[in-house]
Order: sequence, then structure tokens, then C-alpha cells
Amino acid sequence: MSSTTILEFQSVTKYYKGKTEPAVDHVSFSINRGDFFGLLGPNGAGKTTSISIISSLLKPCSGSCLIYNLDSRTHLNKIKHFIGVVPQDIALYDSLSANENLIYFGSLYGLSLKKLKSTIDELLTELGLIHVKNKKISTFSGGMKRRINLIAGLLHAPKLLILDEPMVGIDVQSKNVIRKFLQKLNIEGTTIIYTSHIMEDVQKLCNQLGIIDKGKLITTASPNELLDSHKDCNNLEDVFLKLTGEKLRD
Ligand SMILES: Nc1ncnc2c1ncn2[C@@H]1O[C@H](COP(=O)(O)OP(=O)(O)OP(=O)(O)O)[C@@H](O)[C@H]1O
Repeated sequence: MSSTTILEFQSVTKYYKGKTEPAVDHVSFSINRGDFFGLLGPNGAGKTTSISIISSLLKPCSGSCLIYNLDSRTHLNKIKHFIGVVPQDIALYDSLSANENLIYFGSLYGLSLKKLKSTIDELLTELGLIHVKNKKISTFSGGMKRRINLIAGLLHAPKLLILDEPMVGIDVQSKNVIRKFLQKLNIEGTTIIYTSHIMEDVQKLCNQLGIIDKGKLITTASPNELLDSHKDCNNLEDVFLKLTGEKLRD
């Protein structure tokens, strides 16, 4: 692992119980400090499985995932302080207010209540939600829930933020706020791993991409490198279709 590499996915393979095909098949890639790394692939490609291995929620059957040189299988307690995970499904309590949800999630990291309260107010302000701080999550729109879900993964100021489809089901305004916020966070030093099916967002945000399909890594490259090496393609979506094919995955 070089001094700038913070994550090394080394020949990782994962079979789910009862399945004969691997969800992730000997996948290797590395992520450098400061990257905005887009992990792309069609439905069922293995993105969430890979992210779950990085987050230590799943163990690989073979291979390893090193984060800051620590093995994700054996150093979960240390690693969880460096990483923030924002899952694809909204993981909030509907009957609690935004503030109560965030106090709950922040307390899981052992932050002092004083520090936690000031961080919550800061992030709610940055993401345009301070005026609904004490409103119940059940009254929130999809875009507001997505932004609270994002804040919940950021309360302990992780060095590596892992986002699984953070822009799903939200309007253009919410998307714009989240995109600008993530760009700022990345410029200020947070390394980000990002999965999405929205190629326009990926092109705007990511400096490095890993494309997987049917559990196998097809390529890692920057968006510009991909566009340069596929001159017949007009945009990233065309390159993605060329590399993964037009066949439906369902
Ligand atoms: N808990 C599970 N048990 C069994 N098989 C699973 C499980 N989770 C995922 N799979 C299978 O593993 C493969 C990879 O799934 P995964 O969710 O990682 O893909 P993905 O790229 O995140 O897809 P999507 O874009 O649809 O979210 C798929 O074939 C999926 O059906």
C-alpha cells in the first residue's frame, strides 16, 4: 500500500449462501487519499456487496480489503471511526425528529453531547434543514430524508465516506445541494466512494471510476481517460453501455 493509498481491495470474492455464482469475483482496485471514486455497474453487478465488504458489514470468502492498512475483517472497531457509511435504504426513525435521530446515530460513535449538538446544527445548516430540526422524519420529503441520512453518516467526521446511491428519488434542487456539499467535503479532504446509476452526476463528481459487471471488474480509469479511449462515444453513459452491453439485467 503506497502512502497515498487508503483502501486496497485485493482479489475479493464473495458468494452468498446458497448461490453458485459469486456476487463479487476476484475484484481488485485501490483508492487514493482525496479520490472521489465512483463504483459503477448495472443492477446486480456487485456494487452494494463490495461496499458492504468495505464497511465491514460482510466478510469476503477470499481476498482482503485493507483500509488504512487495517484488514476490514479483523479491525472493525478501529476502522469504524475512519469511515462513514450512507446506505441506499433510508435508515431513520420516522417517529423521531431529525435532531433526535442524529443525536441517536452520533451517540453510537461516543461523541460528547456538546460536540455532537454543534456538529448537527452545522450540518443541518449546510444542507438547508436547520428550520426543520425538531420536526418528525415522517413529515419529511424524500429529498429531506436523503439529506438527513447523509448527515447521519458524517457526524463523526469520517476520513472515508461511503455513499450507496445517495441521489435516488430526489428532486433537482435537493440533488444540487447534495452535489455541492459533497464536492466541498471532498475538496476539504474527505475521500469518497460513491455508487450511482446517474452518469451525469458521476461525470460531474468523480475523478476515478471502477466499473463492475456480473461481479467482475471491467476497468478502473478516470472519466476523461475513459472518454479519450472511446472516441466513438459522446458521453460517459455511452462508454458505460459499450463496456457493459445493452442487455437488460432482469
Ligand atoms: N443477501 C443476499 N443474498 C443472496 N444474494 C444476494 C444478496 N444480496 C445481493 N445478492 C446477489 O448478489 C449479486 C450482486 O448484488 P448487489 O446488490 O451487490 O448488486 P448491485 O450492483 O448493488 O445492484 P443494484 O444496482 O441493483 O443495487 C446479485 O446477483 C444479487 O442478486
